[in-house]
Amino acid sequence: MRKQKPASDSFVIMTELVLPNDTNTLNNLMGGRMMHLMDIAAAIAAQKHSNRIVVTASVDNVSFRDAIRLGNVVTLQAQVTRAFSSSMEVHIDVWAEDIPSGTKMKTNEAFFTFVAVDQSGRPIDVPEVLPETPEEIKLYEGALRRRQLRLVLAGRMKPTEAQELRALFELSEK
Ligand SMILES: CCCCCCCCCCCCCCCC(=O)SCCNC(=O)CCNC(=O)[C@H](O)C(C)(C)COP(=O)(O)OP(=O)(O)OC[C@H]1O[C@@H](n2cnc3c(N)ncnc32)[C@H](O)[C@@H]1OP(=O)(O)O
Repeated sequence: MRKQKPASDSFVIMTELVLPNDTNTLNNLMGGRMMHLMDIAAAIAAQKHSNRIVVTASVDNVSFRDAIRLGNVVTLQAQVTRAFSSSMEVHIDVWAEDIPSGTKMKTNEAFFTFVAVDQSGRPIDVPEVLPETPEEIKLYEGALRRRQLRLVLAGRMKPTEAQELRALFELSEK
């Protein structure tokens, strides 16, 4: 049987200050810089779960709902939701805080997929995730559907093989 690790063992919190070099001409944090921070926080979560070298395999939809301003404090929270064989889905939330005004808002949310690899870059199995809280269980249960959707979109799975995903659409038609 594969080893199990609590989802919370992979929890990562990362805090950054938005400096002038991170911004565009409107003094807003650049999207690419944000993606870079998200990639690092999510990769650390995947490393904590697997204790392996990990590579980014895919990033699901990332939308930029609200601009993050120069001088804001950005907080990224990442945690592995579920592991399959060598791949792990990581959920990440991003918050922007304006300390002088005392305001804080959630600006981004995304799912990253990382694959654990050996020294030669070959995929290697990782422990299973044990979800404990209601939120972790919800994310764990949705992870198989999201995996199937991203593998179909990446051309790595036939839509006819995506059983969980099909079941969801069949349910919503009833
Ligand atoms: C040297 C390091 C020191 C570390 C020091 C500490 C540093 C601490 C912080 C580090 C922070 C920076 C970390 C940044 C991490 C990068 O930025 S890495 C650079 C960007 N990424 C890459 O270059 C990856 C390039 N791609 C690859 O190497 C290969 O395609 C992969 C991802 C290993 C997959 O290989 P493959 O031969 O296709 O393998 P295959 O067996 O078919 O699939 C393996 C798994 O990948 C999954 N997969 C493949 N493609 C996809 C996809 N598009 N979507 C979802 N899943 C996929 C499959 O479903 C499968 O999952 P499981 O069923 O095993 O769970």
